[in-house]
This record gives sequence, structure tokens and C-alpha cells, in this order.
Amino acid sequence: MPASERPETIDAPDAVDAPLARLGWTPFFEAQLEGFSSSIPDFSAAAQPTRVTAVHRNTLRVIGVDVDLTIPHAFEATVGDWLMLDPQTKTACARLERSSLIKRKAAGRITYTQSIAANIDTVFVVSSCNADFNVARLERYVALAFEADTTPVIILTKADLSDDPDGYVAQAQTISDRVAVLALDVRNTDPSDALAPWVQLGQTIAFLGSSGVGKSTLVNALSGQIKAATQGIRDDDAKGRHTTTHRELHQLPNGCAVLDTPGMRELQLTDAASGIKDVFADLIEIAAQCKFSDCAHQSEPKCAIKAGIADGSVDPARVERWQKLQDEDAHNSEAASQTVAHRKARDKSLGKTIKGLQKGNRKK
Ligand SMILES: Nc1nc2c(ncn2[C@@H]2O[C@H](COP(=O)(O)OP(=O)(O)OP(=O)(O)O)[C@@H](O)[C@H]2O)c(=O)[nH]1
Ligand SMILES: [Zn+2]
Repeated sequence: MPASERPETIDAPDAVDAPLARLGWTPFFEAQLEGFSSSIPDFSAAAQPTRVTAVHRNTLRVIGVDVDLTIPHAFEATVGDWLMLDPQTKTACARLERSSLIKRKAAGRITYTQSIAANIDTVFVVSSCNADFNVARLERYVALAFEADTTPVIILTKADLSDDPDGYVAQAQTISDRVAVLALDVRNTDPSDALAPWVQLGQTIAFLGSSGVGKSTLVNALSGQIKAATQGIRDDDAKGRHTTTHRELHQLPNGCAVLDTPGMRELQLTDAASGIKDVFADLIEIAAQCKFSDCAHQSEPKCAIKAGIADGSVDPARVERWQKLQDEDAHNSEAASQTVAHRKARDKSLGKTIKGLQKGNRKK
């Protein structure tokens, strides 16, 4: 959903079960329940929806209505997923289809795609009206949010520290006409009203941005802890920070769920080709007029991008950032797949060596 179509009437409290809505339950998930009892053989009719709030090495923590349990891993569930819990066996018997998924390629012993968080509705991309502000970085996060099927909203904090917050807003607005941009002074003003269109019962939000831009300050303010000394609260992390006891899934007083999960706050871009296309849709449309379909917009004849730069309708810096982001994404995506290919080749040759040695031993 384009951010310009602001959610106005999401999940009226009576539309879905209110206690579940406080965990982020929406009609999208409700609608999936019907199909289960008939299509899944061992589906228990008593199964109930629970949300994954933490992923540990061997277990998942799931929370539902009057449920707070640690259960075995199932269905490759990640933080934010909805699992149907069989109350008898205390195991998951189904994972609901995801409305969104934030993932990244992780290169460990085996390279694999790692899910970071599921079912986030709005990603607040946070930067500040000072040195942190960087259009290229914002574009990267917006691409990531689009790629994951979430709605990105740009928040520029520390408006009070700048002489020209509107100038920052204007710059951020050039990123995409599908993304709302807000400048906030979170230290002195309650952000609740400004963020109300997205911060609603049944919705799940997350904050993305560099360290120190004010993400925790925002969450604290939304939790009704305005002007709480962020640092002080933080030092007492387990108890003091935010109002809920669950570190990974906070519930705001109005019933909006906030996913705060390790690895979510700062993310590298990989496998985000379609998210990048969404951010630079205007340039892609122009590039479709280039003579060559694989035009690199460098020295090719009849290049529509270069023509646009020449007549002033296209910003050359934006073209440069677009190409850089594409390169970064291609590089990261390829590096990850090469790691797999390289390891496979190495393991194969190692396998041959071992076989050879074994044969040699047998001959002796
Ligand atoms: N003046 C001003 N200060 C702010 C504003 N928002 C946040 N701050 C301050 O910026 C500092 C960093 O804020 P945090 O909320 O801890 O930043 P963070 O993004 O959560 O940082 P990490 O947890 O490291 O990712 C704190 O001292 C806040 O009080 C703002 O709008 N105006
Ligand atoms: Zn071109």
C-alpha cells in the first residue's frame, strides 16, 4: 500500500478480537483461520493464534491471549510471525501467511537468507536534522522497507537543533512520492499525534536508523514516557526501558505493537532489487526511453537519462545514487551466492581428496 494512502480506519477495535489486536492481529490473519481446519490434517480445532516475540537458539517465545510460552522452533518462524498453537501439545501446528518479511542474506558456515522480522506494517525510517542526515542512506532504508512489503515513513528527529528543518524535509521528500516525511522535535513535543495515522490498534511498527538518531526516544514517547531521560532508562534496560516486560514486542498504550528486535535497527541492503525499483520508479520510467534496453547511461547514444540531466529535469546526483545502490545490492547478493558456490566447490574437492586418501589406505 502506498504511504500516501494513509491508513485511516485500520481494524476498528470491534472488527477483530481486541486482546489479539493488541498483539498486532488484523483481519488479514483472521481471514486465514477458516481454511485451516479442513486443509491441514492434524490441525487441532482448539488451536489458537500466538505471536512470536523472541527467537532463541532452540526455542521460540510465543504470546497470545492468556498464553506466554516457550515452544520448539517450527515453520522457520521469526520474530513477529503468527503461529497456531496446539494447546495440548504446546507446539505450533501452522504458521500464518505473512503480510511482510524483512530479511537479509547471512553468511555463516552456510550462506542463507535470514528472516529478521515478519508482519510489520510500518517501518519508520529515522534520521535526524543534523550530521546523520544523508539522502543515500534514507533511500537505502526506504528500498529495504519497500522490498519487505512494509510501508516506509521517514521521520527526521531533532528538528529543534536545526535552523532549517523544512530544508531537510524537502530533501527527504525527493526520495519517493510514496513516502510521507515528518520532522519532529521528540525531546520537547509528544510525537503521538503526528504518528497517529500509523500507530494504531492492530498495527505493528518498527524503527530503523543509525545509532543515536532517537529511535528509543520515540518509542519511549509513544509509550507515554515523554521526557524520560533516554540514557537513564536504558542503563536499566531489562526493567526500566519502555512500559512492557517483553523486550522484543512492546505494546503501546493504544494497542499498537512495536517490534524491537536485534538486527532490525541497522540493516545492509541485499536482494533488494525490487525495493530499489520502487524508490527510483521515476528514473526507471525515463530510462525506458533510452535507445538501448541495457543502457548504462554513460556514453550510449540516445540516452534518455543523459538527456534529462542535460535539460535539467533529472538530478544527476540521484542518478548516481541509484546506480550505486544497484551496484551495492548486486554486489552483496552475488557475494552471498558466490560464497555458496565456492563452499560447494571446495567441499567437493575436499571430498575427492578424502576419498582418494581412503582408497590409498585400503590399498596398503
Ligand atoms: N534535541 C533533541 N534530542 C533528541 C531528539 N530525539 C532524540 N534526542 C536525543 O538523542 C539522543 C539519542 O537518542 P536515542 O533515542 O537513544 O537514539 P537511538 O536511535 O535509540 O540510538 P540506539 O539505541 O543507539 O540505536 C538522546 O540523548 C536523546 O535525548 C530530538 O528530537 N531533539
Ligand atoms: Zn540511458
